[in-house]
Amino acid sequence: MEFIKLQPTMNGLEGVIEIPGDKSISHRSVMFGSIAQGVTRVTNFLPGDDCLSTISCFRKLGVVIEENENEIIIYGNGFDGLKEPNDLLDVGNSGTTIRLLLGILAGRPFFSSLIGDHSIGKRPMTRVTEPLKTMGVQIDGRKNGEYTPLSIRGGHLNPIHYKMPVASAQVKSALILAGLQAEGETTIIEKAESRDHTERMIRKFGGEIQKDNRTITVKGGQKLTASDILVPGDISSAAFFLVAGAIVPDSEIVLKNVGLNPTRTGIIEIMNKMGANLEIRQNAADAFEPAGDLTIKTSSLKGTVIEGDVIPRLIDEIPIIALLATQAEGKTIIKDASELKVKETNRIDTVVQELTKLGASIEATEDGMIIHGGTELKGGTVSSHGDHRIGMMLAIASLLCKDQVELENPESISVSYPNFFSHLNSLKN
Ligand SMILES: O=C(O)C1=C[C@@H](OP(=O)(O)O)[C@@H](O)[C@H](O)C1
Ligand SMILES: C=C(OP(=O)(O)O)C(=O)O
Repeated sequence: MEFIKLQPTMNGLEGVIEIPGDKSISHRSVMFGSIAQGVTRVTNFLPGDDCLSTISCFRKLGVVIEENENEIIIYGNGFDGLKEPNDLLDVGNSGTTIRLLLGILAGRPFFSSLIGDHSIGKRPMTRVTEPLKTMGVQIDGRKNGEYTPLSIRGGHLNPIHYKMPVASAQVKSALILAGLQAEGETTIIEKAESRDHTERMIRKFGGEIQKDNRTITVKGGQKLTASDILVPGDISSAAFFLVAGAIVPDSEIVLKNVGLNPTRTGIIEIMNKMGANLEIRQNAADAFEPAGDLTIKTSSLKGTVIEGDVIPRLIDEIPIIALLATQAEGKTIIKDASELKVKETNRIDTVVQELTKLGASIEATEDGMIIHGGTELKGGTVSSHGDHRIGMMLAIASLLCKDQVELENPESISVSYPNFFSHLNSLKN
């Protein structure tokens, strides 16, 4: 097993980081480029393992995709340009790839088989496959279609009117992508507002989608046209350095070009509520996806309660927010976050288990966790459990630990942030 030895930092963190491309938008740029007509050029694409899995699946579906140093070029031929794959579609570790891909394949009149890694094999799929079956698709898989391997034979789709039982951008997006191919108008009612990158991208590719509060309506039979995409930096990646800058004494970090889509900025709201010394300079607000520069300085933080509608807007940031809370004064309570149990790992269990090893005072609850702040962290051996966000959270924790931290399975970090350690090291004085 691979591991890495991490030393505590002796000094504050200082420097400027250009945050790598947003993972959610990178996936969608390949998918939309593939189902649109024409040539789509994507700049600042995230070359993380998950997005590379998306490229590999669309190549197997017959799409020509060029990867250059600064640009991905996709030669789309519309939905009808997708061809039956000769081989298994392997989504690797990526929940976004498999769930959105199912929505696209639902309307394609051919057979596909989808597989992924060990973690994907434990993530629930009926949240997508059940509503797709209602639209008329044949899908099957292990345990009655709940888990991979999955098989799908798409074809004619009826529209649906669907009230979502979970707040999930992946489920919403899969149904929108199927709805684009259905005969008639599909309506989806969200449980809570989740990231809206799919909706923005439909408009960017010349399509139409209506949103009224939490009700989304999309007409079937739409044709999309290629569009160039500039991917902003990923706020979920920036989150690790926002927290590092706030908790390591004598720090000042500038994070450039961070995506500031309001459906993703829950972490900024919560850090502000906790008293973070954070400054935001937003770029042109009318952009397809808003972005800006963030400056974070060492902060004096207070515990808080994180619950309700903000949860989907910071769901992937909860592991690093848990670390932040260990350094705040007082108690932080995270509720309404049971979705954490079905991510790359059960993130309630892995966060609590690994931070406890480092000396944090943290308890798991049914739908979140309770963190008692103001704890000193010690060193020790911890594991990412193969979950990129747990690995990066533990690497940031090591900066404050009294002794060395040995991190097992750090390689999983390349799923969303391949140059994480070089960025981290560049901040050390
Ligand atoms: O649509 C997306 O790009 C994502 C949606 C979220 O998942 P859910 O839809 O399961 O909440 C998030 O956790 C994931 O990292 C990316
Ligand atoms: C949950 C995540 O991604 P996915 O669902 O795409 O695997 C994540 O990146 O934290």
